[in-house]
Amino acid sequence: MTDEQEKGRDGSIRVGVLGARGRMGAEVCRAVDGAGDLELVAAVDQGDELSGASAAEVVVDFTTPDVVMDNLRWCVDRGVHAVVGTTGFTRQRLEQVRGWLADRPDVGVVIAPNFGIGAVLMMQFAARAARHFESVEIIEQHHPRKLDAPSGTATHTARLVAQARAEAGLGPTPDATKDEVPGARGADIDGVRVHAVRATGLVAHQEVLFGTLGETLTIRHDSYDRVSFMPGVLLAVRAVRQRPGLTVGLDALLD
Ligand SMILES: NC(=O)c1ccc[n+]([C@@H]2O[C@H](COP(=O)([O-])OP(=O)(O)OC[C@H]3O[C@@H](n4cnc5c(N)ncnc54)[C@H](O)[C@@H]3O)[C@@H](O)[C@H]2O)c1
Ligand SMILES: O=C(O)C1=N[C@H](C(=O)O)CCC1
Repeated sequence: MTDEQEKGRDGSIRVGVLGARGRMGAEVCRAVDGAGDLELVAAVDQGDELSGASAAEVVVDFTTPDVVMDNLRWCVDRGVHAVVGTTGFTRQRLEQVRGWLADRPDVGVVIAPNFGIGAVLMMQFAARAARHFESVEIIEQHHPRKLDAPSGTATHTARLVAQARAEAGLGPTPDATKDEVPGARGADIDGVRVHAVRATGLVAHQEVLFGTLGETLTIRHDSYDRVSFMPGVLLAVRAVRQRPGLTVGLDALLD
């Protein structure tokens, strides 16, 4: 590593991007390039050696659920902070990451199911509304090249809503369905029904539909362009070095 790589140009944060040729990775490379306090030192994609990101202080991962855990392990072992947008983080995976970080208390990892500021607020509003409504269902809509269903955002929202319902002592949502074509009632995430729509023209959209006697409340968020995720990604890149351990979601960073 040269002296300039070691320090970063003008004291800027050295950033590496994994999944750099993907839809999100390419957008992150542009956003990092355009930020005066950040320097893009590595753009790694499938087939490239991960060691290409060795010069980075912070790695941003937008790859796929099947490779993200190996990438993250590589970062933590080398003391590289990580900002992760890739989906597929089950509770078990999050526990595994916490375990790795216990051995590297100097390293920070931020994993966010959605970096859109509006999406973060949509999830907060949904969690707040949850205890007031006996019914709730989530409808997420995405572009058809998305590999996972339901989305990470919908799964995270369902968990937050389920937790708020449990804390309020609410039971199961009312549903008299007896005959069902498999899948017609969506996926069951912690007792919350989640419906996944895929259509050309969409980017990333979600509605949380609440119902109680004589009224419904719909909380909706739309990302029309992947630039919508960039302020959140850059916020996490700038914060992660000062946040050792695992941070899930952007909420703590926004506050
Ligand atoms: N958290 C958020 O705000 C947010 C927003 C959008 C997308 N996502 C998630 O980010 C992920 C990527 O989404 P996308 O639309 O950019 O997908 P994409 O398919 O366009 O990009 C993924 C990229 O990762 C690359 N890749 C695969 N294996 C790799 C490896 N071992 N090392 C390095 N690169 C590798 C692929 O070649 C591809 O270029 C998905 O899980 C998606 O759900 C999250
Ligand atoms: O385009 C995607 O893929 C997205 N994935 C995330 C999810 O699964 O929630 C965030 C929104 C866009």
